[in-house]
Amino acid sequence: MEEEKGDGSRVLLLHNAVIVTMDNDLRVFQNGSVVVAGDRIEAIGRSSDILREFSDRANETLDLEGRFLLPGFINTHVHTSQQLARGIADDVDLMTWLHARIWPYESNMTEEDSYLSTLLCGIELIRSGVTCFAEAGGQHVSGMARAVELLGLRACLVQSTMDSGQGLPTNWSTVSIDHCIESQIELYKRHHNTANGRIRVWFGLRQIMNATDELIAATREIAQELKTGIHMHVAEIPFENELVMDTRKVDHGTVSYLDKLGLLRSNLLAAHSVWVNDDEIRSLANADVKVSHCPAAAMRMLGFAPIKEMLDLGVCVSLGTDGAPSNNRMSIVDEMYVASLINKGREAYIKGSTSPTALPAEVMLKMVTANGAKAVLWDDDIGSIEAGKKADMVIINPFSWSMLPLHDSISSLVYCMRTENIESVMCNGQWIMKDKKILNINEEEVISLAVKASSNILKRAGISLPQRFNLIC
Ligand SMILES: Nc1nc2[nH]cnc2c(=O)[nH]1
Repeated sequence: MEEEKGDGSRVLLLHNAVIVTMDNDLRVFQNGSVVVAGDRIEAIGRSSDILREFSDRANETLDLEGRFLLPGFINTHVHTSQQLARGIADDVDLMTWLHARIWPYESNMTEEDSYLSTLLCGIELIRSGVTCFAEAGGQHVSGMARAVELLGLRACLVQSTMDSGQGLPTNWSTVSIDHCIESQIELYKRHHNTANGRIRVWFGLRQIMNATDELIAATREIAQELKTGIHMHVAEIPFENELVMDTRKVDHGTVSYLDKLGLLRSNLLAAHSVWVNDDEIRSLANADVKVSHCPAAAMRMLGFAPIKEMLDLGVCVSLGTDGAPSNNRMSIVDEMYVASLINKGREAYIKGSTSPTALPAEVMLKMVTANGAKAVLWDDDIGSIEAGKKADMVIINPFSWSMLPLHDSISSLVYCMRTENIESVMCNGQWIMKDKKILNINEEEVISLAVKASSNILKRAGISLPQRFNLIC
């Protein structure tokens, strides 16, 4: 292998791969090659053509021996700060989950805790083929940013803001509108477009139950001015809609009210959106709001989201894992499988018949690639394997008991693939996992530090979990 010529001019030729491009024409190259120059894809095509044209220029040529090459997966709803809280709030309802466990936990985290939590979360994201994620909101964006930069991932980071409502911890970092907006502008100035352009800073609204109209309006304006996105939990439980109807006097719930406030715009990433009616789905579609569907977390605490209806009416739906205490797996690979099964089952139940055709495998793959890229407002650069796009990709080894035989590649990627089949991951032209080794951190060290930090936070927050069984010793 030749030495690298330096970042901008390094040319890597990956050949003999099954390339599922996820471009607009859904092209697949059965024996294809990709040329990576610096941080971008320079060319893609048949292996024989690419080898002929680029072999002389390549610093490195890698034979993928029939493995799959796909765009890096995009996880559009992740709470990196909750990774250390996995298991502290299982089998409880959302309000108890938030008020008695998760907010006390989050509000007792330091920036260093958030850094460790994001590193630990990043390991799980990368191992499931994720190259880009949308943070759903914690308190210490600087800790997250430090970890994202080190891991080599791409991310849209947000601070979680709340200025009113029930359950707000006394030590929450942002409680007045001015403070919410000012601290986010400060974070935007410090971190937006850092890490070689891999980090973007968005604005966060935790949920309508903890946001005044003034905070929502101010967030809408500043995000518009800075041309960035807004991430918010939307229409999660019936109680949320009821509260909005009671206190804010609208016919239905959160989505109707956000429409009134002018928040429904193409830069809004609306997580969950479970309890929405047809009119509200139309409003989401008309405003080009992006929805992050998190099926496992929804099954645990929220309910069935009308995803088929959203897709039929033209909403851009992507996939998210949510956080470790609400899923509890952070594998987007598992999430594709779960989403597919849940939505087929829901459709069958509604129709009173079977519905195997609902949300087929190709739709699932689109959700974690092209739709994910639109959701994070980065589709000019990521979401498909095309010349000119950033080199964010995942290499999948299908030659295992879990995926063979490969009669239908696209369905195998959704229904058979396991996290263990993800072999290598590249973000921005750099390998961040190669042959299953995470490259930029010491995984064991991170796990050990993170576990220690997690019990200290639990103590500081004064959270003790009820015993489920009769503990003898
Ligand atoms: N699932 C989930 N729902 C929320 N609603 C407000 N915050 C959260 C959160 O952290 N997770």
